[in-house]
Amino acid sequence: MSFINEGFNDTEQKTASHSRKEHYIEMREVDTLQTQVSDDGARTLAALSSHITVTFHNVSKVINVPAKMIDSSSKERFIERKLLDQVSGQIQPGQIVALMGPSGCGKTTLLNTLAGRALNGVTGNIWFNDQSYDRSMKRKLAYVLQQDLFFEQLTVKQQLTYTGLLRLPSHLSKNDKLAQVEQIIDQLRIRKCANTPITLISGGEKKRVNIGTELLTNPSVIFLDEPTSGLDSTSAVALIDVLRELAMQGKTIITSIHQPSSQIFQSFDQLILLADGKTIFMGKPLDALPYFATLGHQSPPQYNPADYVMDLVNQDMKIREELKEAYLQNKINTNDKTISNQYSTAGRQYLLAEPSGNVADLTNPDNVNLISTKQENKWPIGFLPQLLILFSRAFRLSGKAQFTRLNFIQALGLAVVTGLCWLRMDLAEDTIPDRSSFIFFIMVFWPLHTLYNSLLSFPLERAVIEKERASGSYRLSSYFLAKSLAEAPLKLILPILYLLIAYWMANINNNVGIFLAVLIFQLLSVLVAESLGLFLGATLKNLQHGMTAATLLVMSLMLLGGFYVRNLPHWLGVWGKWLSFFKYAYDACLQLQFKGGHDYRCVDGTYVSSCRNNPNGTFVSEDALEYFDVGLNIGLNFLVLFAMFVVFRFFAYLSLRFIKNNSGRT
Ligand SMILES: Nc1ncnc2c1ncn2[C@@H]1O[C@H](COP(=O)(O)OP(=O)(O)OP(=O)(O)O)[C@@H](O)[C@H]1O
Repeated sequence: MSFINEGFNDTEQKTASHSRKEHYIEMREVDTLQTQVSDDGARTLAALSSHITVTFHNVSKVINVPAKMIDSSSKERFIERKLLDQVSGQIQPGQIVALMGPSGCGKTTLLNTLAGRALNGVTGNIWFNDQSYDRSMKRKLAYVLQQDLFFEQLTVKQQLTYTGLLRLPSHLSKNDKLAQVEQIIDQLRIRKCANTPITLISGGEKKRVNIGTELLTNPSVIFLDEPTSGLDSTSAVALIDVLRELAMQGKTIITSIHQPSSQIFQSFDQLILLADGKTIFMGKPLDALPYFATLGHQSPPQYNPADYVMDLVNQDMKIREELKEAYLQNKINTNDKTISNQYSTAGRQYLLAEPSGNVADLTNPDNVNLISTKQENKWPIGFLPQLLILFSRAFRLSGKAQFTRLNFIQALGLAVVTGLCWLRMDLAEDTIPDRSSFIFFIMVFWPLHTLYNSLLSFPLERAVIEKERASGSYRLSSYFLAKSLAEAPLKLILPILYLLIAYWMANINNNVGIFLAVLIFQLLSVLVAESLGLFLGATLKNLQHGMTAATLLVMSLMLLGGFYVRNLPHWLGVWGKWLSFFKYAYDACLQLQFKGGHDYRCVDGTYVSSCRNNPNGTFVSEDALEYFDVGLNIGLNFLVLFAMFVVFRFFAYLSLRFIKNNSGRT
């Protein structure tokens, strides 16, 4: 099933790129998403979005760090750490503001705070135009994370299309959403690599895809965390050009940046320099050097101003303290007419005024009421559409991962080897142990294989899922259900192929109904093992821990199942065997194998008592079961396995929901 129209034709592409000449057909009161229509009828989202001024005043953030993490001998439980200290500023629509400062000075923390993320311990005020942050604004604010987190097997276009289908609201048609994707591809100049898997594109292109993913919803404010890190200077300049175009559309852009070239540095409209969570400069980038010169720090000629500024703030603690103090003395408060002058204030002329409250220009006609007056849906689209789109994506990704040539070689190769080892067993008493070990092998190999594979599933995907969910894309339940539905059938195809070959080569039971029943048990135990793997993977964030726990668990379950030790200590065996999911599938298949009242040839009575005095006689296949300690009947074994599948799956969901992946960062 595919929700992506891969063959978006030329006409449609041209329509997307010509959209700017077109006229509005719709204007929504509270939604920044407006559509426009071209002469030939295709619609795209309007390039214009509402204009938002971001004002922040005296923003501080304090966290409690476990004391032992800082000082192992500490008697305290927590130590308070101030990550931001009274930071103020204002960013107008159309501006690109750069946040700079040494590593750990609080750039990401400030971006997170302004974007309404991780607000615990935050004090001060943040306004979007004249309103405080509210969840309903989420879709008007875009946050481009430092890491480019995607499913990298998808092509650029697939990535943007899935995001567009999930995040654009349901009042837009599928064609509108696809047209918006085309528009973003052109706008970010990634047409050249649109059909290339993300894993193969360059760092600069990846960054633009990352930005494009966030731009699909036509946000008004864009936060970017170090978008140029890892890019060469040409790619960095190209990226800033893209940001400039977005700013020219009236978007408000704030970006942290490490060491910009002098060209990029000068292109920013405003620079906010932080040191240890405090502002030490806020003004035009070109005014930074004259400002620091008034404090006695003269830049050498021909020096990249950004490098000089960074060298300065990276110097010893004393200089940073001096710069912080100087800013406090110099800063101009727009409402504060009484200016203190205990410190040299010669640099004041180079600073921009800090806002003293909400001073956004509300006469700007583009400023919209951001908080919806009507009850806006929490999710852009409903549960079922989310499920279908996420199913399509999971199916595509899982198919690529499962159906590799190597996996086929492994399954088919192993099936033939298994078949050869147990080739055409006679219907005879002395084949009873081999028949039981065949069942044991097939009920252990595939579940183990699946368990270890599914252990990796969430750790690999989790960061992407958390990023997508942080921007309100979809419910966790739709993701989980879609993944379960899409992956399970794919995970079952190779075991089916395997059993088709091995079962008939080994001559287990020539009744097709019995074959199908054995197959069902094999598949069910694969699903149980998958659920267990997902549960461990979702619960234990560290992969190494997950592997260790899985090995400990499966080996214990195999031992407790009584496969290796027939006489387990009573206190252990009496409850232990009920925990082993291998045991249920094994017991059921053993019973199935000997079903049908086939005549078996006696040998010496080692396994079947009725053969003891009758070595040349026969016995009915069901009599072979007396040699085994078979617990429950076939139906009950099925029910217990099914219950295990449901319970482990449910626990996996709970772990995913309640155990967070982040390492406690702000
Ligand atoms: N949960 C946390 N527990 C302890 N310290 C934290 C936590 N979150 C952030 N910090 C600390 O807060 C400070 C600011 O972190 P932040 O990530 O904002 O810095 P940054 O300026 O973005 O750094 P970089 O440029 O290296 O990305 C750092 O010293 C960091 O170690």
